[in-house]
This record gives sequence, C-alpha cells and structure tokens, in this order.
Amino acid sequence: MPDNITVAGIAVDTRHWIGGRRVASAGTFTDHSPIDGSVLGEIARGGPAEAEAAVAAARDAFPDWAGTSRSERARILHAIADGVEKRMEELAIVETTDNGALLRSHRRGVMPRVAHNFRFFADWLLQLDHEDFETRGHTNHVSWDPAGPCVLITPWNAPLMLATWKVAPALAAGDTVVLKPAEWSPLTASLLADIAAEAGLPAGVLNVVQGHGSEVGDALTSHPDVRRISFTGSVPTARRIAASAAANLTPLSLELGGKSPLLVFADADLDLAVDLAVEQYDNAGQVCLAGTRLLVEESVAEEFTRRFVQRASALTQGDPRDEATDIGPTIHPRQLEKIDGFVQRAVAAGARAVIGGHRKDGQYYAPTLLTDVAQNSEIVQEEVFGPVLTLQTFAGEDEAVRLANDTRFGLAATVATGDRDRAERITARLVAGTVWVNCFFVRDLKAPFGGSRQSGVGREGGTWSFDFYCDLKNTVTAPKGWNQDHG
Ligand SMILES: NC(=O)c1ccc[n+]([C@@H]2O[C@H](COP(=O)([O-])OP(=O)(O)OC[C@H]3O[C@@H](n4cnc5c(N)ncnc54)[C@H](O)[C@@H]3O)[C@@H](O)[C@H]2O)c1
Ligand SMILES: O=C/C=C/C=C(\O)C(=O)O
Repeated sequence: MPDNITVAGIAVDTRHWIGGRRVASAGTFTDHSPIDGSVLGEIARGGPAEAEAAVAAARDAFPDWAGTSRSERARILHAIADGVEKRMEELAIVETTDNGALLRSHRRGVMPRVAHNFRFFADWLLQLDHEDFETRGHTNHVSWDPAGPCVLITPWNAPLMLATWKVAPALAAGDTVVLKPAEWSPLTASLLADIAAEAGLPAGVLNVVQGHGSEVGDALTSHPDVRRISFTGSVPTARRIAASAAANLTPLSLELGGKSPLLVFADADLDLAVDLAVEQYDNAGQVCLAGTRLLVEESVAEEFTRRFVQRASALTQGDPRDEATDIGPTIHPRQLEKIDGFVQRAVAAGARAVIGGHRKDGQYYAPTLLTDVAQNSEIVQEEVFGPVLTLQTFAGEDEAVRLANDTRFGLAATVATGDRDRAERITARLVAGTVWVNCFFVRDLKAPFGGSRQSGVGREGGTWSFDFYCDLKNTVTAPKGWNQDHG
C-alpha cells in the first residue's frame, strides 16, 4: 500500500500516527469521495494491535505532557492553530473532497473554527481558576489535574471541526490523546497529525488511529489505561461504547443525535423564520443540531409553506467545490439508501412530499419537505441525517411545547417569535441542550454544549470541557501546623 495519496494535488499520509511515527497496517480500507464516488485511496485499517500501540504511546507520553507548564501547552496549541491557518485552503479542499460538505463553508466557517478550537482552549486554560474559599479558617483550593490518555471518537459530518473540539481541550488539560476519526472521512485527521508535529507537540501526545469502529473501537474503549472517552456519533454506537467503558468505569462524554424542533409562532418575522428553516438543509441535512421538525402555528402555516417552497426551490444542488452550490451530496451510498428508506416509508404511511422526496443522480438527495406526518411516526421520531424536513402545525403554546418535547432526543431547539415574553416562557419549557431564539448555530465555545435525554451524556465547552478532561482536586489547608520558620 502506498504511504501517501494525493487529493487535489495535496499529499495525505494514509497511515496511522502513533508515538510520533507513521505506522502501516497489514489491511486497508478504501476511501471514496462523495462528490462523484471516485476512489481517493487505501487507508490503513487499524485493529486491536494498533489500538494497543496508540494507547501505550499516549500513556508513555502522559507524564511529561502533564508536567508541561500551562503556558507552554497553550503556546503549542496556538502554534497548531497557526499551522491550521497556514494550511487552511488545503484542509478545506481535502475535507470537501473526502466528506462532500461545501468548500465555501470549509473556507469561511469550518476551518477558521478548527483554528479557533485550539486558540480558545489555549486561552481558557490560562485563565482557568476557581476562587479559594474558607471552611472554619481552612482554605479550599480547587485545581484541574491532567487525567491521562483520552480516546476521542468522531463522526464524518464535520470531521476536523468535531475532532478538534475534543482534541484541543484534552491537550490543553494536559491529557494525551488517541483520536479515531470516522472511516468515511479519515483524511484531515492525518493532516492534523502533521500540523501538530510541526507545531512542536511532543511524540505520543496526539495519536491518530484509522479504521472501522467495529474493528478498532472496542480495543480503545475497553482499555484499562484510558482515563476519558469522548464520543460524537449515533445513539446505537454510544450504547456499545458505554457498555465497553463500563468494565473500567471510564468516564464518558457523549454527544449524540437529535430530532430538534424549529418552532415558528404567528408573531415571528416570517422571512427570518423561513431563512432559519431553509438553513436546516445545510451540509445536506447531515448536522446533529439540525431543526428538522418544523412546527408552525396554524394561522401562518400556509403562508410559511408558500415562502419556504419558494426559497427552497431556489437552492442550487451540486458539486460542493462550486461556490454557487448550496447543497452537496450525502456522504455515502449507504447514507443515501437510509435517507431514501425513511422518506419512502413516510410516504407509504401517508406523508406528502411538498418538495423533493427522491434521489438525484449520484449520491445526491433532493431537499425534501414532508407534511401530513403523524407525531408518533418514524419520520417524526427518528433522526434521518439527510436533507429531509417535516412540517406540522400547532395551535397555541401548550401544543407547540408538547410536540417539540415529544421525542427521545433533546439536543437543540430553535424558536422564531417576535414576542420576548413568549420566547422566555417557551425556552423554559423546552428539553434541549441548546435553544436558539430567532437565530441558529450561533456558537460560543464558552457555552455548555451537549444533549439531554438520548442526545447525550454530559456537557463540553469552556470550563465544562476542563471539568470533563481533568481530575478535579480540592486541597484543604489548615491554618495551623506550619513550621514557624517557614511562616
Ligand atoms: N451531538 C453532536 O455534537 C453530534 C455532532 C455530529 C454528529 N452527531 C451524530 O453522529 C451521527 C452520525 O455520525 P456517524 O454515522 O459517523 O456515527 P457512528 O456512531 O456510526 O460513528 C461515529 C464514530 O464511531 C465509530 N464507531 C463505530 N462503532 C464503534 C464501536 N463499536 N466502538 C467505537 N467506535 C465506534 C465510527 O468509526 C466513527 O468514528 C448522527 O447520529 C449525528 O447526530 C452528533
Ligand atoms: O453536526 C453537529 C455539529 C456539532 C457542532 C459542534 O459540536 C460544535 O459547534 O461544537
């Protein structure tokens, strides 16, 4: 197997990155581009042996990295961000070729966010502090100690953004990392390994193991030397990981799927509400936070639908490298099958496709809006992870909240209303990790991020990330007992 492939003229190493060295595997898996199904290359296919080697490398590198000063760790994280910025265009092109998301989004939003992930957690580390407090004259001092090797497992829909959202705080915390990117989008994680090494991150502090979750996952998540597991992905995989982690009671952070509602009240700015609804087709709907259930107040439903169809029909679908494209392909033929299966079963059950409802050439799925859907139907209850929205109507706040909360998920919700008091009443009653009012996907990394119910376990972001990736320690010091000479 060749050690490198070339993607749009950019060399990407296809091997693992373990202990500061490139490591091949006997087996490989084939990586395809969703843009046209073409073969990008053969990628090292890790198994238990590579998992073991990567955890050993992370364990060996841990004492030195944990003992590195906060300011030095922050300096290296900023140097990684510099490297990301220097290679921004290459990262954007490789990511688009590998996962099919829009090049313009990678250039303008996603890759800058990747750099920001490193800068933000570097800076947050430097001011991470807790005010000491007293208990009967004793001082309590809280500290965040590095915890050890972390296993980070990430999905394909925003590969480098979601990987670095975990890698950056883990490294800032003084932990070492084994990153397992998704097998449908393995390439930018390999480039990150290069960038981190160039930035001076010591060998073994960041390791990247490629391969199928089913082949390499268990060996990583059941390993007794692993101190934290952070996973972003689907609920079924999360269950397996949690079961595997249970053997060692390894602490877990799980960021999972969603079926988020977008509530449109009659008093909303209807053009804004339509913009927010159309935005849910971003990344061909392959966004965990997507508000895929449009819940619209009866009195404006007809007008909302008219304007929505007008706006959605103007979207351009096609090659994600083209600046004019609004919606690219789905990630994989299997994902396309899955999406179409959901839609065809919904239609068979009585749903009406107002727009879309069918595949297009290649791996593209037409942006779809389904009405006449029952609250307890599969299409309303299950995550499709494709450009498929449902529309239901409600009469009044109680029904809006009842429908919004009536799934097993609780990742996010969006509320469109012109009434501030109503916004407060509604948001207080919604079950969701993030609620956006008259906006969508505005993210501050200081904020807690995660899901309620089956959308996740725990929260990351700002200090919450450090709370997860560190062993918190409280040191209680008595006022007495000091040697007089040393005060
Ligand atoms: N909440 C969030 O922040 C967020 C963000 C993005 C995506 N997601 C969710 O991710 C899902 C889509 O991603 P996906 O299809 O890649 O999810 P997935 O669960 O199939 O895979 C995610 C990762 O887990 C790995 N994996 C699979 N089996 C494993 C096992 N037994 N042990 C260890 N690792 C294993 C995969 O190789 C991949 O790297 C959707 O449900 C989406 O909502 C959530
Ligand atoms: O598809 C899911 C997107 C998740 C976004 C984040 O995890 C984030 O913005 O940190």
